[in-house]
Amino acid sequence: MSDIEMVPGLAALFDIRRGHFELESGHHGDLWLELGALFLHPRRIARLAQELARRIAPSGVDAICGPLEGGAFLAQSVASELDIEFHYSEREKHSERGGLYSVAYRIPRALHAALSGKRVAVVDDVINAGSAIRATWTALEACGAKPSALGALLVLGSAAEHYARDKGVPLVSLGALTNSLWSPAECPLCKAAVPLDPT
Ligand SMILES: O=P(O)(O)OC[C@H]1O[C@H](OP(=O)(O)OP(=O)(O)O)[C@H](O)[C@@H]1O
Ligand SMILES: O=C(O)c1cc(=O)[nH]c(=O)[nH]1
Repeated sequence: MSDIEMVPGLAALFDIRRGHFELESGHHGDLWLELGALFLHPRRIARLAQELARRIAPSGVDAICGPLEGGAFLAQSVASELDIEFHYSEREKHSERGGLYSVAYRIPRALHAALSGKRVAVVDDVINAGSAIRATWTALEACGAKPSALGALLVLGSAAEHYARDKGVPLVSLGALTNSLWSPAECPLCKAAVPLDPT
C-alpha cells in the first residue's frame, strides 16, 4: 500500500478496518485500528519499544509518560529501554465525550513531585487526532513538567505533526498511515447517511 511507511513487523500488529467511525477525539474518521490485542506478546512490543527508544534518545528527556491504557504500556517499555522514569496519565472519570478534544486526562497525585521540572516525552501507541497526547501534555504542564518530545508506534494522518510543530518538539514514530478526520457536522459519511461502524 503506497500510503504506508512502517518499520518491518509493525504493519502485522494492527488489524486495519475501513468504514465510518466515531473516535476518542470526537472526530469521525474512515480508518480504525483494533488496538485491544496490541500488547498480547510483550517481547514483540519490546523490540519495537527498543527502536522507538533509540529514536527518542537524542531528545534527552528525563522521563516518558503515556496515556492509559495502550500509551502507558508502551511508555513503560520505552522508559525501561532508556532506563529513565515512567509516568502515566489516566482519563478523568467524569470526562464525557462532547465536542472535539473534550476528554481530559490526569496524572496520579503520587507522581506529581517526581515530574516537577522534568523533560518528558509523551508516548502513545497510536496517535490519531491527538486527543490523548494533548490532554496528557496539559496534565504534565499542570505538574510543572516540560513536555519535550512526542512518540508513537504509528501516527495516523497529520494532526500529530501539526501539534508537534506548534509546540516546537520532535515527533518520533515507527510508521505513518494516511487517514481522514472530520468534525461530525462536516463528516461526508454522515451526509451520505452511512451508518457508524461499531468500535
Ligand atoms: O490520537 P487520539 O485522538 O488520542 O486517538 C488515539 C488514542 O485512541 C486509543 O486509545 P483509546 O481511547 O481507545 O484508549 P485505550 O488506550 O484505553 O484503548 C489509542 O490508544 C490512543 O491513545
Ligand atoms: O482515534 C481513536 O480514538 C482511535 C483510532 C483507532 O484507529 N483505534 C482506536 O482504538 N482509537
